[in-house]
Amino acid sequence: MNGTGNPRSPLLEARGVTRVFGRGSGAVTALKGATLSVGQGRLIALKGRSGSGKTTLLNIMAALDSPTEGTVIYGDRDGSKMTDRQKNEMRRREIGLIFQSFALVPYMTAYENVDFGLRIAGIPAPERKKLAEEALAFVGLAGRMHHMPPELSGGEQQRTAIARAIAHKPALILADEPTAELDSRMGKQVMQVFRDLVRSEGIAIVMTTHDPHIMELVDDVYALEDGRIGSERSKEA
Ligand SMILES: Nc1ncnc2c1ncn2[C@@H]1O[C@H](COP(=O)(O)OP(=O)(O)OP(=O)(O)O)[C@@H](O)[C@H]1O
Repeated sequence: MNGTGNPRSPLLEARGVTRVFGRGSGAVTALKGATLSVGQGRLIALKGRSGSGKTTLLNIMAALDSPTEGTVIYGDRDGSKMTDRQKNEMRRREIGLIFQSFALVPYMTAYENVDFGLRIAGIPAPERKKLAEEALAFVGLAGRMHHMPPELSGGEQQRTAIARAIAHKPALILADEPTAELDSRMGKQVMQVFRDLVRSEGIAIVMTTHDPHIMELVDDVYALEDGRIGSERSKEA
């Protein structure tokens, strides 16, 4: 997603994204012309009540789902013109995904979980050890990396999932309610890691959240209301 190489051009732009699930009288319009621009090194929160379309938009930005109308532009590539194979490749190499439920493999250590993510991203074995150790050190888990997820706290598990999402050095992280399962102290630890990532690595992060305290800690807040992006607050770039 290095796009045109111009740091001022957005990393990703959702343009007029509409998503309708189902047909006829049972059809549900989850998004109605949602437009959003994601710049390099921005930490963005998407808020909105349950059912407002946050997860649908995140899935479409991750190219896991396609818009019914509109498109997503990745750097200089138009998502609507990419094949499934190109989209899969882009997701594996350029995007890191983080889920509310951490989604770690329970019988692999933190290190093995991160290594597994690198294998999926197609990183050759000789490079994986250094990248996995760097990512785990970045999230503050250098001393805990050989523990299994059930031996780690919720915050440590989510930081392992973040290490897995960043180890291949993606340009963009998409996180669906990454702090929802955590108490406020652990949620703050995760947000501190996110802040460090945007500041020192220039990664862009889009996260969904319901938590007003989290909204204070991000650069931009967008509100989804009935499938449209209704309001926003931005700090100076
Ligand atoms: N695969 C699907 N098939 C049918 N309807 C769907 C599907 N996925 C989502 N929807 C509907 O689209 C709307 C938006 O759902 P979405 O999950 O994006 O909301 P959300 O804002 O993420 O909600 P929450 O905060 O509860 O996670 C909802 O009405 C939902 O029921």
